[in-house]
Amino acid sequence: MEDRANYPKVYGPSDIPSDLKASGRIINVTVNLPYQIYKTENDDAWKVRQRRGNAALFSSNEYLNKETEWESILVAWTGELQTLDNNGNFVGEIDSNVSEEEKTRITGMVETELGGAKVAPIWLAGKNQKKWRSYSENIIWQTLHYIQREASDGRQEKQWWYNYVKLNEAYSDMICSIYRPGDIIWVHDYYLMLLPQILRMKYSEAYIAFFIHTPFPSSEYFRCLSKRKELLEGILGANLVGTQSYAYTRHFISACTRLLGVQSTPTYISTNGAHVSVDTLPIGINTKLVEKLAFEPSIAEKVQAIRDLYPDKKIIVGRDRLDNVRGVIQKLHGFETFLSMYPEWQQKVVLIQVTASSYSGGSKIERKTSELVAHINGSYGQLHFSPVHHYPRHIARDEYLALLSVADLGLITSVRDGMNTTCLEYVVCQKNNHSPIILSEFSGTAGSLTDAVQVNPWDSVGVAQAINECLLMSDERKTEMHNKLYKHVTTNTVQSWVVDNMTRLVRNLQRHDHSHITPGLDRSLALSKYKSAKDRLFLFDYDGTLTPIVNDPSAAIPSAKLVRYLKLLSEDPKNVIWIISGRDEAFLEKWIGEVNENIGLSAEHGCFMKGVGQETWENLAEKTDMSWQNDVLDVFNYYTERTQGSHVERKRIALTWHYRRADPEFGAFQALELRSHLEQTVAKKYDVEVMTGKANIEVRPKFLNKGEIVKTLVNEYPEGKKPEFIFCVGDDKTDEDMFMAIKNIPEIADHVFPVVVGLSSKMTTANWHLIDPANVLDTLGLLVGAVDISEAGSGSVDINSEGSVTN
Ligand SMILES: O=P(O)(O)OC[C@H]1O[C@@H](O)[C@H](O)[C@@H](O)[C@@H]1O
Repeated sequence: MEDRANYPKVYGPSDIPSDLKASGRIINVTVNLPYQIYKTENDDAWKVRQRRGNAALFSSNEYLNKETEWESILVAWTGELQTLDNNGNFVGEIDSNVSEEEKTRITGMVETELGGAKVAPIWLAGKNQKKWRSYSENIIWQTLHYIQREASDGRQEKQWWYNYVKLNEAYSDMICSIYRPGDIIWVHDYYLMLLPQILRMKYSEAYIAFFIHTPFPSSEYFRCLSKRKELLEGILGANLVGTQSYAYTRHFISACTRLLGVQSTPTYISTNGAHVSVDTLPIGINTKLVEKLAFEPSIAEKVQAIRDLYPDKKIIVGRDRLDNVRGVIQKLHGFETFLSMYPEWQQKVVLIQVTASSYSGGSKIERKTSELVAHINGSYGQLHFSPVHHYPRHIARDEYLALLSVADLGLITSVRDGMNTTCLEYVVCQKNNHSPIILSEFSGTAGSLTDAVQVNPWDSVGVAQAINECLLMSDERKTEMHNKLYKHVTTNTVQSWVVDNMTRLVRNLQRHDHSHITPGLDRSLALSKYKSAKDRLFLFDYDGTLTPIVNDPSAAIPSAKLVRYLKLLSEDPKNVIWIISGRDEAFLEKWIGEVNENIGLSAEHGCFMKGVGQETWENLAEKTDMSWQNDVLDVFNYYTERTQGSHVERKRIALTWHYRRADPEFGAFQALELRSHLEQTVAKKYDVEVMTGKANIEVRPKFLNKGEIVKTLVNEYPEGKKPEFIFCVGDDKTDEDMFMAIKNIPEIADHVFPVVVGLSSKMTTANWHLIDPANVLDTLGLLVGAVDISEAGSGSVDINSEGSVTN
């Protein structure tokens, strides 16, 4: 493990090494502005007021602006524009087609509220603004918090997903309009998971950080999302991914390893050359500010007023959002168990529970909470006293701080929670009283506040015992515990969180070479070159290029779409098409040759060839000594017996050991061992090459490779008559030989399109990239006229200079 304590800290742009050429600007990207934009009934003037929630995130932006050398620009959606009544309650949504003058004025109002900070608001046109949140809040949020959704036909989800993509694209367009090389782009939260990759495709060298503010579930859970791959790949466009707790870091890396097949260490994900560092960087609060506010005289008065209401009682305090994960129900069960297990506390303890409504949970949870409160008060209360005081409403900041200050015990029983900032604020408010806090072990905060009393909220007896223990705790023990918590909270603040994120990002950029960024294929350029060329040559790899990688290699058969596009391509007399694969003759013959005789085939990485329109195969390795095969098989079999789910594919010449169906981490480990075993033995004895493929290890004679085949094919064209358009696509290390071969033939260099399938960050010699086989098919569809350029491209929304979506 690296010694992070010794990193030189990055407090501001001047701490960034000059070779990174930082601009000194941070583009901070959040889902909402810190201020809500609204009108009141019967008044046409726009107003702004502070938005509830995300206090820590917003104060990090404030810190950047007011206390550092960074120039920061906040890019955020305005959120729904609303009409409120005179008490500040929601009345209705305002159609957000706001005039340009009004937008400028409102932006100015927000900037003034933020003390002059620069903001670039995104205005999303149209009614029903909630739609921009639907996918994030109904699908992603649920999964991140382990909430299983009801099965559905997916139609609504599809519409939500469409809007999710559009929202991310709208952000990208706004960022592109202000981006300067050397800017750091810091993207926050699950609403914007696609954004890092969209930006990476536009700015290959951009410095991008992404922070996951919520929990990140086990890969077993995350895999339930139908868009799991897109979301993970979206995030991996960043150079740094930050999480709230070590468990979430582990889960995120494991999801990427298991669902995308990338390689990883406990702190890095490596996608063929690009290194994304994944780090646990729990957010803190602005301790100084909270402390200043909490100890103002007006708060002391409020504290006294609450104390006077319950003069002879111990006060337990809870403040939670009322949703499926904050554990209010569990808390009430724990409290009831406490009253029944320790009757001596009855009439001597009151639980003040404040709950704010939330977008998840809804009326069912509200009803259940009220029922439980009534039940506890009915069972343990008296005419003049109720043990639970439930306030289902938002409370003002001063009331909130007073509540945290007056408490004899804080009680947090969330069943899933990224970072519970109430808990951190509680510690600050208890600077003088030192009351203890009980914290759920399922909160991301538990990983940071190891000195709090931790409970399993599902164990109501355990919660009851912890309450009793805390109420009986000696003053010395309380002080000892508080001092540790206070030290933690005042050391790990929102300010240090910003510094740690920047330090880690810079450290990662320095450690790894990021110059290997491949731009997305310029499809309009490819189309125009294709159209103007008289002779064209297509060189396709098969697995992972024309078909997706699947668990069972024999199931990777061509789709109907692929067959149709290959047919259309091969019917054009200007086109010559070759599939150059590691597959054996039998497979290629059955699935390609028998369906379309106008395609040339090369099998087993160049060992066999069958030309366009020919019937027989040529064996280029006929005279090769094959005695190496038995030695390789012995080693393969040894590892197969010891790696559940692995198997050997025997081809006529090449041999492949597959571990796609094995546990990915164990499989990868065994593959490393196997490879080194072969390199120490067989590869020293024979002229063979050991190759690492996608969840496989292959061995074949050295003198043949895909590059040699490509050279042969191009050289068959007479001098001066070389093809004017060469489209060569592949996804694997073996395909790099093809890319190198066509790039090294000077006469054709201007006409070649070497395209790698994979992320832009993939280490490759190709000039362009396409994300996956579906993208490859769309591109072929474009060339044959079956797909429109707008469908084949990344697709984007039209957005004007103010950031408004216009279509
Ligand atoms: O070169 P391609 O088409 O990507 O194939 C690579 C490998 O892909 C695997 O899926 C096949 O089982 C192997 O036989 C093959 O060698």
